[in-house]
Amino acid sequence: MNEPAINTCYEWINHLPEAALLVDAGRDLIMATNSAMGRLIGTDRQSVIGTPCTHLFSDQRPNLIAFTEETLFRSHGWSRDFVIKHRDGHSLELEISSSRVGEAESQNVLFLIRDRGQLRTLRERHDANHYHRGGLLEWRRVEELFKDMERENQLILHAVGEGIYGVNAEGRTTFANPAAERMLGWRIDELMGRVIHRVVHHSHEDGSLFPLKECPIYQAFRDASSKRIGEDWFWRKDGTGFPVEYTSTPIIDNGHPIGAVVVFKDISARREAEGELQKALEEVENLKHRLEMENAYLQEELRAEYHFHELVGQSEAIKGIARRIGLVAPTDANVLITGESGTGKELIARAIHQASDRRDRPMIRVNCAAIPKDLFESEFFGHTKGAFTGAMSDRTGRFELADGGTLFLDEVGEIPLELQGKLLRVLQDQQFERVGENRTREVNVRVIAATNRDLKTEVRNKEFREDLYFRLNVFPIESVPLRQRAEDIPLLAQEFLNRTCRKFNRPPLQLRNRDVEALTSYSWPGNVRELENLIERQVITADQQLDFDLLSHDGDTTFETETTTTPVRHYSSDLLTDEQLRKLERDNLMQALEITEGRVFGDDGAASLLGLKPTTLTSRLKKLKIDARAFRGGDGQPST
Ligand SMILES: Nc1ncnc2c1ncn2[C@@H]1O[C@H](COP(=O)(O)OP(=O)(O)OP(=O)(O)O)[C@@H](O)[C@H]1O
Repeated sequence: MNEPAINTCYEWINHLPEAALLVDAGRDLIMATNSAMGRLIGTDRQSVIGTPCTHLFSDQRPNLIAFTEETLFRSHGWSRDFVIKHRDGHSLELEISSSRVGEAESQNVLFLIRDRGQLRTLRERHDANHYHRGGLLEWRRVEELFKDMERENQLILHAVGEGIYGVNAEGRTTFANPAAERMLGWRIDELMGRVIHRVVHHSHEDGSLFPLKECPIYQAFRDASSKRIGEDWFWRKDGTGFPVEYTSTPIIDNGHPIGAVVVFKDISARREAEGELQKALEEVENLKHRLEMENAYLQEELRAEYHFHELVGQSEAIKGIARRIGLVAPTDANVLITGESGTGKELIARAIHQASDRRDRPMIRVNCAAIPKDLFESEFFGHTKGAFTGAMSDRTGRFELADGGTLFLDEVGEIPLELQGKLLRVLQDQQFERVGENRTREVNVRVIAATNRDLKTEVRNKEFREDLYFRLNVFPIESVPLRQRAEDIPLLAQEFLNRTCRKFNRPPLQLRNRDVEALTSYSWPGNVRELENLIERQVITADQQLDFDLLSHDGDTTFETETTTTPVRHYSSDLLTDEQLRKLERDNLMQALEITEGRVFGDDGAASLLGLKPTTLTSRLKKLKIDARAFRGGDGQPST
């Protein structure tokens, strides 16, 4: 055999990546091998070439022969049964792949030999590398996830309008969002690590200290429960404060609270709106109260059966008064109406109010002669509950009631001197205080005063304040007594006649010439009121005819008027008081019921007898508390 020829021919074997042996199985001869094989068994390859193959596998010769024959037969083979000795003596377990090389008759076999121990190590390293690389990727993915979450959290923290900050278990700030920074005026880095309670929550709204241990934010993580506070106070860096609502939520880790997150909101706008609402509600309450008072007042007026009527008269005196009313009405000037009782002073005041821009608000009348001295102030300005004994509730005074309207001070000369100063102040400044209250209230009231007293003389006698007199007397109007305008008497008398007939459902009555004569020749000390009363009484008592003869035949007192020298008789002995008048009406109705034995309706009923509508009679009986049934059955006695 030619050794070098073998080597040169099989040089390719040296380039194989694994240990290899080219064996001539027929001759049991190693024809070629490579350096990898040399490294595997710890020798150089040249020393192996040309040696019998069975020497290398000396302990496994039969196996080798069987394996080689199998390879030659099947052209390839694979086995993990072989063991080979390293030069240093240790055994190497092998994995061998084999293949026949050359023509079909060739006995050459190529063995590719691997160290199974090394293969294991390689595989483990490979697996480790694989897991390691996989683990790294997983870790990167988790990291990205956290980064995304963090980014989202940051976006949320930046986007929300509410202030948000976190505190650790020591109460030190761990984070804060820009809204918190904006609201508190502190930069985030200034807040970080500081006990935030001492920075923004140290005092209550009134400035009193807010101890840390009482702070609900810290309580939230002390007792591990959320706290929601509807109203509290936070302080800014510049020392100003603002109202807040907030929620403090504990952060729990492994069952232990480790801090809290606080979400807060500036509620200044809400508080302002609530304040406005409160004010509006109070205003509504005041208006309601005022309306109730006005209503009560108007009801009172209605009960007093007062109805506003036009000023009747054609005399120069009345025309002059009407002109002055027209002049002063559109202004806000105070008016003082003077004149005898019953001449129509209140009627003039109402006419001014009706002709003024204030007509849509009420004219409030105060009869100063009817107010007890002690109650003047309360009556004018109102009082608060408990201001004095008997002040059971708040009360609106007449000035407040007349706000926007007119206040008519009848009998103004009766106001006690002590109160005149206070009245002057309201007239000057339109300001006053309720009794028992410090708050100053403002009103817009036009005052019309009336008196039948000679205020000028009273000013001279120091019984009436001069400054108040001038303040009231800005625009004087004098109400002329009836005796000085006798030409108005027929007009007035006919007007009252019509009114009374309507009131008592009587057929209309006309004045005759002799009635007019009788009326105009009388002096009317009680003025228009006296005339009004006389006509009313006549309508009630007269059967079909009026009778004013008594005016010329009756009475023994005469007096001279300022304008006429004609002696006139006084009518005082025949005058009826209001009460007498009512009794008269009551007796009259009861008499009608007696005659008709309690029948109200029908042709033979009391209504027909009296010339009244049955419904009118019924309501009148009700008003006078007369029970018609009591007149039935013959006893004739009323139940009331
Ligand atoms: N010119 C008039 N035309 C129609 N009615 C009149 C006139 N003057 C007075 N009266 C009527 O006479 C009555 C008394 O008038 P009024 O109460 O205004 O008088 P007064 O001067 O205010 O009385 P007092 O000083 O007693 O308060 C009222 O019923 C009123 O309607």
